[in-house]
Amino acid sequence: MKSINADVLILGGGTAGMSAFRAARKSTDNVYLVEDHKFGTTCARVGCMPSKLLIAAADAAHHVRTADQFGVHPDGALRIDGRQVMQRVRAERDRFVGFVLEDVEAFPATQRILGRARFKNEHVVVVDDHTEITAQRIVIATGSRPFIVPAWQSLGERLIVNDNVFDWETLPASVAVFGAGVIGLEIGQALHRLGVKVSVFGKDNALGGITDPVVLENALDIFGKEMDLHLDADTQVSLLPSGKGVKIDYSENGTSGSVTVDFLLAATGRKPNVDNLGLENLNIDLDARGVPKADPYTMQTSVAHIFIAGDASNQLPLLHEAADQGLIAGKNAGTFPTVTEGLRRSQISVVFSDPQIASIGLRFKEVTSQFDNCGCYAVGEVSFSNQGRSRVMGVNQGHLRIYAEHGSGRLLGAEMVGPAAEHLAHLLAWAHQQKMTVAQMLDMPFYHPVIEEGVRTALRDLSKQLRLAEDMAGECAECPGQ
Ligand SMILES: Cc1cc2nc3c(=O)[nH]c(=O)nc-3n(C[C@H](O)[C@H](O)[C@H](O)COP(=O)(O)OP(=O)(O)OC[C@H]3O[C@@H](n4cnc5c(N)ncnc54)[C@H](O)[C@@H]3O)c2cc1C
Ligand SMILES: NC(=O)c1ccc[n+]([C@@H]2O[C@H](COP(=O)([O-])OP(=O)(O)OC[C@H]3O[C@@H](n4cnc5c(N)ncnc54)[C@H](O)[C@@H]3O)[C@@H](O)[C@H]2O)c1
Repeated sequence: MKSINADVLILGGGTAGMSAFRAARKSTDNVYLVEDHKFGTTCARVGCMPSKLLIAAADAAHHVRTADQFGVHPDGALRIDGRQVMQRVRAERDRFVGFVLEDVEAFPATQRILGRARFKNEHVVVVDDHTEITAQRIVIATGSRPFIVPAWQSLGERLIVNDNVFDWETLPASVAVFGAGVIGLEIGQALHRLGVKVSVFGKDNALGGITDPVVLENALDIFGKEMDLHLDADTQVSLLPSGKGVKIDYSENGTSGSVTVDFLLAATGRKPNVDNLGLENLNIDLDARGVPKADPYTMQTSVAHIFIAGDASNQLPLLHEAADQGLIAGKNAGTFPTVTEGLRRSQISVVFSDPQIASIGLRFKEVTSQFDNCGCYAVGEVSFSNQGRSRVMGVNQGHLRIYAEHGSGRLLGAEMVGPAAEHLAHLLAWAHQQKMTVAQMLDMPFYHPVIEEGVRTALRDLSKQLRLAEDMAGECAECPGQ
């Protein structure tokens, strides 16, 4: 077995690991990066990028289907070529992966090691059975993987996860999506719009991670009209006797039914990759999911020289968070024993469904748990059903709710389902990070006619609820000339 002595060792060569590697190398050249599977990152290979490519194809189909409302009638029947759809998804995905691999190849070859890492003790990590690395400081950046209900394993190759979807040569005829969270909704709706027969099975009427009951009700109505949703059903899953499909028997609200599909897509949450790391060989504090607890500002665990970043940390499993956490963890591993706090930005999350779902700052659930006792928050809202620009474009569905603190008028957070939510969320997240008040936000320019005027309507409503301003000017809040 080869032996290496490292100042800093990074476990996992995804987004967080690469970010940590670069940051640690600012303090020392003696940094090693261990990657188990293959370089290229979850985001580029099987996550953010291929899912958005599939959604882009679905959007194209949707625009053709909904052109009638403008008096535009594409001639002939809509034809979706599944092979061509998947060929573009894979080709563009490979392009994105290629850019990541170019970055990895710029790292010194001798400092990149392929193999599965496992802790032997708090300073020693063994990679497969070929290398033993003794490291002064270690960053865990091993990502996450789909959680699978154990009973579904009997479905064999009929059970799929996101990774499988993006390797398809063509589109299947039918899919049952289990989990109506972010992945289930994004991939489920995209497949549905691409002509795949999709049924979505969820739990507790949850949808897209929404916690605000008003926004949720709106979203349930919108997506329920478009898709076959069973969000609180008891289900029984079995492999067809032919082995060529899956049968789902379900009952909900006193009714029962069954669907037969080609594949069951498990989108029931993700599990941090820390269970096979040999953590039992360390004296490290773990949370209820068995993940090392870490300070969110330093990413330091209870073992002072071990840091954690990205999905493995079980904090905020999002791409930009993985990059930020990797930077903080890598920098601190490099400068240890000097450990400093890094920048944590205002929270933002976007689900790329149509309409999109987004949240910034505190979610409604967090606002109520932190502020309910004092009753010191207010909510302002707007429906997009009559919002000027949204109606112009025929995308006038959805609802935005913004939360702010009584007295200070400070923006606390927002949740929404609606048109251009990815852009509205950025606007609000920037204001949140600047700790702006509702009055300061209302002082900002709003062009006409834009979807952002919906934000202004909600802010005016919020201002009224905060009793900081005159009543809104009737229904004319978005009239030209305002
Ligand atoms: C379908 C899907 C869509 C998504 N879309 C978005 C989106 O639109 N926007 C967004 O912000 N986020 C999105 N995400 C989430 C985002 O992809 C993740 O938050 C991010 O990729 C996590 O990066 P990471 O570095 O923590 O993990 P990864 O990139 O997964 O890196 C972890 C690496 O560690 C390696 N590893 C694991 N165990 C070991 C071990 N024992 N030894 C050595 N190496 C090991 C793995 O092989 C892997 O390469 C999506 C995720 C999925 C699945
Ligand atoms: N646009 C984005 O930013 C984006 C896209 C995809 C993924 N992601 C990241 O990946 C993470 C994981 O996504 P996810 O969708 O797997 O998890 P999730 O936590 O968003 O959703 C899982 C859903 O599965 C449901 N569920 C759990 N067990 C079930 C069962 N037995 N049957 C039916 N439903 C069940 C839950 O109620 C929940 O709604 C997200 O939290 C997000 O951070 C982000």
